[in-house]
Amino acid sequence: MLELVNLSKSYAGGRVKAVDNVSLKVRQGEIFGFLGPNGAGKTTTIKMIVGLLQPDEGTILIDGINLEKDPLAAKRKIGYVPDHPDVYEKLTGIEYLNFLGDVYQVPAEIRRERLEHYLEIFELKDAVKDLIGSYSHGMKQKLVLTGALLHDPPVWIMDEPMVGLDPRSAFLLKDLMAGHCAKGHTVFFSTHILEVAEKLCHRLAIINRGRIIACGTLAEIKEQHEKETLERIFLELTGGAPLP
Ligand SMILES: Nc1ncnc2c1ncn2[C@@H]1O[C@H](COP(=O)(O)OP(=O)(O)OP(=O)(O)O)[C@@H](O)[C@H]1O
Repeated sequence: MLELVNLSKSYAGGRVKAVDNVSLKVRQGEIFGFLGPNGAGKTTTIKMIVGLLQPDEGTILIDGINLEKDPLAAKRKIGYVPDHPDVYEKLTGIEYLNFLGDVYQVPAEIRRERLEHYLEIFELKDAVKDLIGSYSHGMKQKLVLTGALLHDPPVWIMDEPMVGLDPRSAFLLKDLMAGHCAKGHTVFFSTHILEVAEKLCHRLAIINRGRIIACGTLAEIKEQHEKETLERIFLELTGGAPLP
């Protein structure tokens, strides 16, 4: 479970209000899509959820734990995939994964089993012995995904996870997301790919200029806005130049 209560964050001494009084509840067993145009406040929200940015106001609950009051306990519950897979280039893949396994205290036998599974499906079994600096963008992304899942986090947070993945890897990721929520875990991810959000998510929110402007199941959002497609709703709600 993930809950955001009246979350706000400004930059530039208060001149840029990136996130403006956002409240959301993502339930257990739910895949939640976080949509919004460039600069809407998605990454800022996600960085606050994972504890990389301090909110100006508001509360974040991770599986019922207040992130501000007990940051370590809350962060133990999170698996995080950032928008860019900037990982330690001077480590080998397996060194990086074992480092994460140590940080999250994943027992040896469970770690071995999970690593074998993810490295097999992501076709990283051989590459994991090489320096991360030699990896392609997609390989780094798959390594980060493996690392984020190593402790089987109850709350899996991803910022634009599909970027740079080939169709096979994107398919695998969608399958992993479905499997994760089927275990009763929570998946929260931002995306610009509306088709993915439409097909995969139980519920969605659209953020624009820091504010949530739509939230609910796809059917609820379509009904509220009396439009046939999420694309039309998204484009209409988020404005911009007139469309053909
Ligand atoms: N470090 C920063 N300093 C000042 N302003 C920032 C900073 N980071 C983000 N912003 C501003 O905050 C707003 C929200 O940015 P954010 O990166 O959260 O949006 P986003 O929805 O993730 O965008 P994108 O889809 O382009 O990644 C934007 O106006 C952005 O310019």
